[in-house]
Amino acid sequence: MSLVRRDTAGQLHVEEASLAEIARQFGTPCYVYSRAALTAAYDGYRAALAGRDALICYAVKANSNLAILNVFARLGAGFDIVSGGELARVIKAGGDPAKVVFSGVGKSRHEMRAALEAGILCFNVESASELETLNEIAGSLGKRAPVSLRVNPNVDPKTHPYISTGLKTAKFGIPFAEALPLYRRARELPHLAVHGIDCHIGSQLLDPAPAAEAAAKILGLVDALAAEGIALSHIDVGGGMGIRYRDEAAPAATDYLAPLLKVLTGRTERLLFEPGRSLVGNAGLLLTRVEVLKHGEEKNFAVVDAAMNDLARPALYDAWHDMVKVGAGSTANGQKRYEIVGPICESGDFLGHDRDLDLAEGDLLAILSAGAYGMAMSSNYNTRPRAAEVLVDGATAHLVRRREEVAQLFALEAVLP
Ligand SMILES: Cc1ncc(COP(=O)(O)O)c(C=O)c1O
Ligand SMILES: N[C@@H](CCCC[NH3+])C(=O)O
Repeated sequence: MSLVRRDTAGQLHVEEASLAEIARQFGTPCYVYSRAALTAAYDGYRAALAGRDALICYAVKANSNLAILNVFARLGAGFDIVSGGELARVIKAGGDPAKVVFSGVGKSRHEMRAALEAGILCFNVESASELETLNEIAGSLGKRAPVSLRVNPNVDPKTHPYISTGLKTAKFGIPFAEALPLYRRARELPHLAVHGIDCHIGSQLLDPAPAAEAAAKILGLVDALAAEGIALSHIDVGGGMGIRYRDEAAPAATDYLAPLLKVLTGRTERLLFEPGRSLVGNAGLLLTRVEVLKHGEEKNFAVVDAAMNDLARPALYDAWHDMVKVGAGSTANGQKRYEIVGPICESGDFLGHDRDLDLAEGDLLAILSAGAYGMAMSSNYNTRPRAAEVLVDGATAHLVRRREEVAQLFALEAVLP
């Protein structure tokens, strides 16, 4: 299902809301999300997991806007967090702390305390050192911390190296060979309760085989633990399912999860999932306006009002995002091949290379598949206020984050006396 649709007058819409009208009302650049698309993505997982004891813990890092978290909370989702800040967001958005798992290689003592006090479902512990610290902090609070070990299965996820996490060269998780002794240690520690096991091998995975392979390795450990009397109640297989940005054969949740669920056939443990991108990526776009068209000696440039500070993925991973004109009809310029760039003073500030578009200054462009790791990775580089965010629900466009104002960007700063 495509996020955008053209009406009979040729104008682009998200659900029943016109993107031109959203730009007029809220300005650009502006992230636009669809509640129906968020719900459909979540329902895809629900359908794939029907009949199983499973909890879908949305990975907050993909898009942490309160309104998005609230949509998932209302659908009954749990959450995968990686910081105290994300925990605060989940609680503020009406999420249930008892459905929160806490991942991350460098949890601070302060964050551990906050999560224990909130009563989260489980800590995904990523090192021996973290295990000891968590035991100590739980003891100081008179609590027992629920733990899983995040095990690194050393499986190649076949994705971009920057977003591969399950190889033995990665900083994530506990080396496979060290997991068993560390579980024995966890059992001895008085302020820990061993609940589960966790692995997450990477992001934007299109082939389901590596996730199934990782799950199979993890199950071997679960059985070895059971033989020693350490019975786990849940298995967390992480997130990572990829989406279509350009022409990738992105699987539906049922197809992606089928090999994994086959490996898990007959298991009685509860299953946890941590999807991020696949729940929000294709439920959002970045709306931007063409400011300037200029023609260099070799290339045509369309300078738009969004930049790498708004959407870092092209600059960071050379990622491709489709771009569609919001308005209808052709211009006097005709179709040309453009570099779509932002106003930032970096040659790496591009949003797309070699795009064949018929553009005029003032035109609106929709940059697609921008719901995940878009606004969440935005910055204020070049003292650029961050974009507004709008969540469409039917015909209504709700402003769910106001555009930042310049004065807010230096409000925390001070000059020397
Ligand atoms: C521990 C953990 N869980 C879940 C996710 C979500 O991944 P994705 O957005 O690829 O589903 C990530 C990010 O890769 C992660 O690091
Ligand atoms: N930021 C990455 C995904 C990172 C996943 C984090 N665990 C992206 O935009 O593709």
